[in-house]
Amino acid sequence: MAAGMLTDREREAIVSNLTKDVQALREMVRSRESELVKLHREIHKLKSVLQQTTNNLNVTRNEKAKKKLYSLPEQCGEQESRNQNPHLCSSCGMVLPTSPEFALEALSLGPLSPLASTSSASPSGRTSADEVRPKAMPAAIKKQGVSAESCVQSMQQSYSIPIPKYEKDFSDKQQIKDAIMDNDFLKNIDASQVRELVDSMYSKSIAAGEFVIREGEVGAHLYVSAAGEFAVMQQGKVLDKMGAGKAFGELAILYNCTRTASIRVLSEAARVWVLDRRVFQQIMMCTGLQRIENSVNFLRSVPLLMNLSEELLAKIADVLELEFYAAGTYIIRQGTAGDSFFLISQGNVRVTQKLTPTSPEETELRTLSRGDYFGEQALINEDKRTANIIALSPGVECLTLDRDSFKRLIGDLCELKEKDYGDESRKLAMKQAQESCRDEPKEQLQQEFPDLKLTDLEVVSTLGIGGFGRVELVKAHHQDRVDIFALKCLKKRHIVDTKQEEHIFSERHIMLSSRSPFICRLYRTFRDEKYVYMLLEACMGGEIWTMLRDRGSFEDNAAQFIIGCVLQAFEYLHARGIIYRDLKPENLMLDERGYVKIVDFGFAKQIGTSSKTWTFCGTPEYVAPEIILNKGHDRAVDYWALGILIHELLNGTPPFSAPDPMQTYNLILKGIDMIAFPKHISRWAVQLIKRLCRDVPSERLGYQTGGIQDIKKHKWFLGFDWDGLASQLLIPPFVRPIAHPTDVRYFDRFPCDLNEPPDELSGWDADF
Ligand SMILES: Nc1ncnc2c1ncn2[C@@H]1O[C@H](COP(=O)(O)OP(=O)(O)OP(=O)(O)O)[C@@H](O)[C@H]1O
Ligand SMILES: Nc1nc2c(ncn2[C@@H]2O[C@@H]3COP(=O)(O)O[C@H]3[C@H]2O)c(=O)[nH]1
Ligand SMILES: Nc1nc2c(ncn2[C@@H]2O[C@@H]3COP(=O)(O)O[C@H]3[C@H]2O)c(=O)[nH]1
Repeated sequence: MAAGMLTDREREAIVSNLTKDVQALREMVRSRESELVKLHREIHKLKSVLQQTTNNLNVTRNEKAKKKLYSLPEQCGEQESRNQNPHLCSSCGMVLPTSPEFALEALSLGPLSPLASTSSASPSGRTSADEVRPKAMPAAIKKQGVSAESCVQSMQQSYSIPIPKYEKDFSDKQQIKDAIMDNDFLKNIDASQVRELVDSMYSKSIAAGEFVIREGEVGAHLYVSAAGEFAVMQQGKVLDKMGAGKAFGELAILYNCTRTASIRVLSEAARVWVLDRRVFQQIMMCTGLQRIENSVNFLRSVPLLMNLSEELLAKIADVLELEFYAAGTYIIRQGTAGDSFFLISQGNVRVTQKLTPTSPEETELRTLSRGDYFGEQALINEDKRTANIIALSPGVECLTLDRDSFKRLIGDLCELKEKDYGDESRKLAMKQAQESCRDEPKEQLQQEFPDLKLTDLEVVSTLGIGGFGRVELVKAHHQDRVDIFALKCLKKRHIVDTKQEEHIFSERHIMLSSRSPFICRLYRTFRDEKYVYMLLEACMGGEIWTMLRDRGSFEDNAAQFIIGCVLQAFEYLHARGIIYRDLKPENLMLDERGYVKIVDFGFAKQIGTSSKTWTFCGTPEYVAPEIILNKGHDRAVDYWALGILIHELLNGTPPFSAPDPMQTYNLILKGIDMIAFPKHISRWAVQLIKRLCRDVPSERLGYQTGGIQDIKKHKWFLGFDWDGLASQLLIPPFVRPIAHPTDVRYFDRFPCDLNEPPDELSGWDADF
């Protein structure tokens, strides 16, 4: 090849790199676009508010002019003052700006915010101002009509209103909290005030077609959509649609304007969370101080903090964040990084720990409850989390401190620094128990064709080339007959150089002892000075990899058949405590009927059903995150790889793929949720891939109590004939007819290997 010219492989790598870059840029543009949409929406909302304020002022001016024309001498009465400036407080005379910026600022200051919005409660005692029809009274005038109470009255009344609380489960609380935090105009509200808002919202069902809010009316409630679909409308035009988990109706409440848009229910069974405007105001006003007092009271009841000064407790109370966790949530996962310290304010958590990296199960350590704390170890020792913390039913509420606040305010407490949970002695006991366990005796392996000699084999052609040598199609002349086999020839020198002796023995052991129609048979092995040999069943239909290369991708039904065969093989292996660890299209062969068999057990390992292994192995695109992170792994890595394989079969490429393995690993660690699936991959396939490629092994489909059946029952396999597959009566999607037993039409052509490997005589293969 001429110097400077690119090889096909280099060109492919460049194209693949450029495609990746384009994809990343598209992703960036998409995210910028969605940011822009968000900002436009914010501007639009603020414009709606400003528009109303302007209308308001115009009406005020007109009324003033009218008054001058029609007789009344000018009086500086309370009502008029308010009309001139709706934000002039009648008793203190303080002028309150109406700009949204002020309202936001006021919001963050807490007690000031209600002053910015003169109350809308009607003197007639009508509670739901949202029900007023806009046509009866034009918006601007109506607004003045309900501004009848002074801000001081409003404050006094608010203080006297009891703040109602409504029972909710943790997921409801989380929904409301998330909705508030997701709303650009509410998200700056203090965490403890959010908590009060959450507690004070009540549920209300609304029929399809009804208006929750009508444009132009006075707002009396703040809402969060709990279920159903809603349309945002302005002047009869639909601006947007929203589902559950959105806060709305905040503008009229925050900025003292009438409703800037209508909200209409589109679906059946819609439900909203409702908060009375006056309760909202009161929470904003009163809870600022009250919450600090409550928090300080709670902190004082925490044994760890009871001796701290009031001043320090107040400082801690000021920075605490409130978090809710549903039952079963891992609030902390052992081995991960962490930046928070937790105080339990409600509920209980379970503490569990893996005592040694090899211990298969989590050991139960203790239960913590209200007033207990956790999460200090990783902060004090600047290390990873040392245990798991799991929320117990019905859920847990915690007050959290970030790393900086923790260090600054309580990190020096002796109790924390000297805390000894007895981890070391627990670990030692576990280690001793493990050491006393003996390895199970290895089962005796039966080799077939005992009389066959290496010299009886005649090479017909090369079927494939692997990392350690070649796989040849051979004729075996013995006992007056000729049999056809595939002979895998592995260079001993290469095995020793790459320290793969153990893997080769493991491959031999597992294949010799496996009997499954979905696993390529190994009949017997040979050895000489240069090679070790494996006499294999010949799979004459060729590799799935070659088919995929030639077709680009498979249809769902073909992919389901291939994955079905792999699952049968995995079911067989996993039941015997064997993990496969090298799933990829290159290792899937078709027999002449079109059935799929797994070949290449170089990375397979017998680990038992509840053990783990730590050796890093696999093909970069297919390795699971726990292998990359060296956390110890088990059969769950095969379910991960299954998800990757489904993607590769349906799309032609695996989801995580980069020219350099390190880049591939980085992509894998970012997770499957970062992957944009091509449109042609069906919804159920995407869902199955995502359920298999969960970062946390225990969350993967196949690894849960339902086992592999859970995968077989997934909707992607709907209608698949599992019994037909198991009995091999199912007609495969591929027809692979061969003319004669040595017909190699489904294999690529390989040149002869002229390089004789050197002898390797160290004797590691004596038992091969
Ligand atoms: N039983 C078989 N029948 C037909 N062809 C086979 C058989 N086993 C392997 N091959 C072919 O030989 C190729 C290499 O085989 P295999 O993957 O087992 O070798 P390896 O040296 O372990 O490779 P790797 O480097 O992928 O680990 C396969 O991809 C396939 O094309
Ligand atoms: N003005 C406006 N309101 C919107 C939009 N999208 C959602 N809304 C909500 O519709 C609500 C109507 O009542 P509010 O004016 O109180 O608060 C408004 C917002 O919460 C939008 O694009 N413009
Ligand atoms: N290591 C350990 N942590 C425990 C135990 N009981 C409770 N924990 C808490 O579990 C937390 C897990 O996260 P951290 O390691 O940060 O801090 C740990 C402790 O706060 C225990 O027995 N051992």
